[in-house]
Amino acid sequence: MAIPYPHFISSEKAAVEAGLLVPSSPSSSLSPPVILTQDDLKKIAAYKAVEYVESGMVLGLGTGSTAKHAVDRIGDLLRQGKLKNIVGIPTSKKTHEQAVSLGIPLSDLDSHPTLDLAIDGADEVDPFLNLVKGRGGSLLREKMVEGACKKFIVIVDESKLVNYLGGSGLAMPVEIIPFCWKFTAARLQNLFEESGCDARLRTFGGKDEPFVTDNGNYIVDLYFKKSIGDLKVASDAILQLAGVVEHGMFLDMATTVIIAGELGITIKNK
Ligand SMILES: O=C(CO)[C@H](O)[C@H](O)COP(=O)(O)O
Repeated sequence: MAIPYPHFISSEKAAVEAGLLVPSSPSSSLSPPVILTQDDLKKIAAYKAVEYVESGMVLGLGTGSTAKHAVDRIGDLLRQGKLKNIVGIPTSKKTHEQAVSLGIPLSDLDSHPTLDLAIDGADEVDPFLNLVKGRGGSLLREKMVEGACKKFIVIVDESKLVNYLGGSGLAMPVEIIPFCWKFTAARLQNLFEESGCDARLRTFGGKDEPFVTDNGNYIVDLYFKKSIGDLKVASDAILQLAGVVEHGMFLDMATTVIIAGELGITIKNK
């Protein structure tokens, strides 16, 4: 997706530091509009979030194509000596590998049960800053790490904004144990029968092989035709099913959401 970017955002520091735009100049109104892709917008949101990082922080490192930009940026700032004494807590094996390759010192929740800040992407953000996460498959570790943070900054491009969770028509992931997964998937589907729920096992690479999470579990993706109603009620109902490990609704967890869009950056605080 390529988006013609309005000119005034060229004064945005995060976009300039991401190497995507040049700073505004008196003659800039004569320049042609810059074309930014969706990935550029993700990068701008990520760079903006990293402005909140301070030396000495214990940081939750998110997973996914947006969070990857934030982790890269933290690695760059450490290398340049602009950040010091950072401890990262990765939310997936993939982010762990990325952070190791960038030389970011890592730890875990056992050693650092309270984090200063986490930065991560999301699949959906509703007007109350509730989220759907886990289309990348890392929802359990993300929920553990991000639930242990004093501040949780979510970074998205504007395509992730929805009127209600499930409203994108895309997957709402639920991590389940592999044992009798069809039984658990059927129970999940029945739970949301009135919302026109379709529960599908996530498979790997378009084949029949189940996708396996970092925790050795499966993921069932729920697709809804209608709203699921009260989110807390839905959350409790899912978690009560034996066989369910965790779901991808992150309710009341984000403290800040940074949205990069066609009109620039919007920051929403809880
Ligand atoms: O929850 C996640 C992974 O489990 C991701 O944060 C979410 O899927 C968004 O990913 P992306 O930034 O690639 O759009």
